[in-house]
Amino acid sequence: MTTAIGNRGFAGEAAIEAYGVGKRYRRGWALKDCSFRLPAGRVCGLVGPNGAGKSTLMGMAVNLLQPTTGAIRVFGATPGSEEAGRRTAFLGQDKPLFRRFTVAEMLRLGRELNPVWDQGTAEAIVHSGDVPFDARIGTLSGGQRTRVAFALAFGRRPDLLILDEPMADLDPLVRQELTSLLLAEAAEHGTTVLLSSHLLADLESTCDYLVVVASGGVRLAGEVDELLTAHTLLTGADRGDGVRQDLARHTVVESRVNGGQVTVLTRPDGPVAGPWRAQAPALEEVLLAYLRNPDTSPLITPSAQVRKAAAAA
Ligand SMILES: Nc1ncnc2c1ncn2[C@@H]1O[C@H](COP(=O)(O)OP(=O)(O)OP(=O)(O)O)[C@@H](O)[C@H]1O
Repeated sequence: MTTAIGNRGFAGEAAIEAYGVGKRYRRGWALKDCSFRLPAGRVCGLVGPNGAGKSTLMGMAVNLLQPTTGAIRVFGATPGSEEAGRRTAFLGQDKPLFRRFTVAEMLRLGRELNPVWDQGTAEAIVHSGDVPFDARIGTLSGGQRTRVAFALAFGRRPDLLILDEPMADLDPLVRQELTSLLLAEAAEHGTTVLLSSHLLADLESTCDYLVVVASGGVRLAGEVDELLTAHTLLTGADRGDGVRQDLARHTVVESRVNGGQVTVLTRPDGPVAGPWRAQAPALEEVLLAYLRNPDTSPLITPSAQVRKAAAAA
């Protein structure tokens, strides 16, 4: 049985599937053998250190770049197809706005260029930030420009919205406001969102899905809740023998010693023995541990795993 999400999209449908995707530039491989599935209707954070390949992955999903190996699908279609193009909107790090145009002219251009266009939604987004329609883009603040770029992206009524570090240059108040706007619009229209971000502390309240890339590959992928419950933070006295024997059967993501105490982030495989105090980790702690230890075996939850039969098709 499939469950309807919002107005469009179904729980069984994948917005993005990457099958062993690799990208090599002249300087070498940016990504290698990346496989994951993003179910439709999710708000997904794409996380990784500088140069991990986040923009590269997004570029391949919107047909700006071609994979060197593997394949990527958007709603089951190739990114260059009419269907994938029509259903996807992309907002890159350089917001695609003409500085000499007024806000109203920018929206008119959006309407003329897009066969599906929701002028009401686009105007409401601009209006809710009190951005004057007759102001030239070049005279707007960074936050106002981002708002207009959001209006243009949502005006297209995409099923998939891909945002490359959309909040990077915004102050915390504007960031919070535009995040709320993004979540409200996505929930209302059932839009799948993939957004890259270095703002780890914000992700827990923004995203219900995560894909983490580091050292060229996918390290974590899946529902935020499942990724969190898969991990336990253990604290105990440091007896100087590193990570002890009682953790041998579990996956140790990271072990840190501080003032006579050892703190271990684990992915336990069953109950943990020994004199440990166990706590649920915060999302930021889990992400930082994987970013610092990219050699840890990846964790891809079932909904984020690509189906082998589909990969072969
Ligand atoms: N056009 C290009 N030509 C050559 N190398 C490139 C090109 N674009 C990206 N790269 C390299 O590929 C790697 C991945 O870059 P990418 O921009 O995808 O990373 P990112 O995760 O988005 O980084 P950031 O967080 O800094 O935005 C980097 O080593 C980068 O130098």
